[in-house]
Amino acid sequence: MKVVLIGVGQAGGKVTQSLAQFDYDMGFNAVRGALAVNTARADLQNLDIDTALIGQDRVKGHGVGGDNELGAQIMQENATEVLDELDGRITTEAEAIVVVAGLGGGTGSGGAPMLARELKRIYEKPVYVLGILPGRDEGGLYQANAGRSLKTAAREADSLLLVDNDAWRGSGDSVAAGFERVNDAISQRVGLLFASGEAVEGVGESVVDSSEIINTLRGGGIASIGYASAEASEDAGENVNTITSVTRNALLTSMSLPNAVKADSALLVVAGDPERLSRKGIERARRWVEDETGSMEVRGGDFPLGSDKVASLIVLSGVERSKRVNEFMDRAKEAANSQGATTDPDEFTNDELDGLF
Ligand SMILES: Nc1nc2c(ncn2[C@@H]2O[C@H](COP(=O)(O)OP(=O)(O)OP(=O)(O)O)[C@@H](O)[C@H]2O)c(=O)[nH]1
Repeated sequence: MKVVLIGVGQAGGKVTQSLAQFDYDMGFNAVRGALAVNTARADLQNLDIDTALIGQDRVKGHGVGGDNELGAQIMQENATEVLDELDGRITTEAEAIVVVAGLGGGTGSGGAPMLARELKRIYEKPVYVLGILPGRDEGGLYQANAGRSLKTAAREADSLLLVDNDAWRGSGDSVAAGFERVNDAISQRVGLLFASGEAVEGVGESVVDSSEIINTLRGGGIASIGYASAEASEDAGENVNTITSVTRNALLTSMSLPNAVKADSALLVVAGDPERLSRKGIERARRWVEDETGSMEVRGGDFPLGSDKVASLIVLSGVERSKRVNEFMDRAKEAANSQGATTDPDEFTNDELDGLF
């Protein structure tokens, strides 16, 4: 699937760069454009991709310091400038636009949903938000910001692909090493997803194309992604169980939103050397995903990759009613209340979240 990426804020810019780099290093060529937008000049200076500094009249290039309402206002005031910047980049060949942001800060948290709304007004293509949830040990401001941003992003975007910052962090990681590990994991998973929609040949007829990604996400709401791999035998027939077990690992231990397994729809992509991929294994794994997710709409396919390993990539769509999301919204509400924020008491209720979809 050919995509154009727009990173908003610091995390958004870093993850966008990391995704563009992964796509380039792997020779996938699914990323057709990448732009980082920020209110902080210093955060843009460290990036190799194209950049746009906004809101200089308001914050003089210093960022919004976690004020996500200001982040949203600045994006609104500068929407025309950002859209002009994107004009030559979002060509007819692009099949989707992906806005990337950390939901806990200010610029990305407020700006990304606003930008998604503007993009949807103009382009007849799916607009997705790839949003990063703050880890549990991050402060109350981050949790409260992310709670609000999550709801707005889920409403404005065609789908909100959520990554929990705790999902893949190692227990002994420093903050910087933790971010790097999470950014690498996002790039690998999401990068492979975009690339899988680009494949031209696979095992039999089952190759994934971009319409299957788009259709899986069509129901809207919140989505998550997971991935696992294992060494495979040269004999495809011996890999039936391996494919099922990597699929189990992907769904049960490696999703970007842990412990949210029930879904409205799902996509399973099994990647590997076509000689090592077993049709029977892929179909059996697909049926297992159907049982686990409780979804009757599980698409499956393969993606040829020059590797001795087989890998399963899983996308779940419609996970917003999961316990995991409910727990996060409770945390966000508590954080907003303890800050004495003038929030509507119902702002973070699950009912309201439910009502969005
Ligand atoms: N995964 C990941 N998360 C990050 C990274 N950098 C920051 N975050 C998370 O993103 C949130 C903060 O968002 P930032 O992107 O730093 O903030 P911003 O959008 O630039 O907004 P301001 O700094 O307030 O102007 C926090 O929850 C961080 O944990 C990163 O490189 N990777």
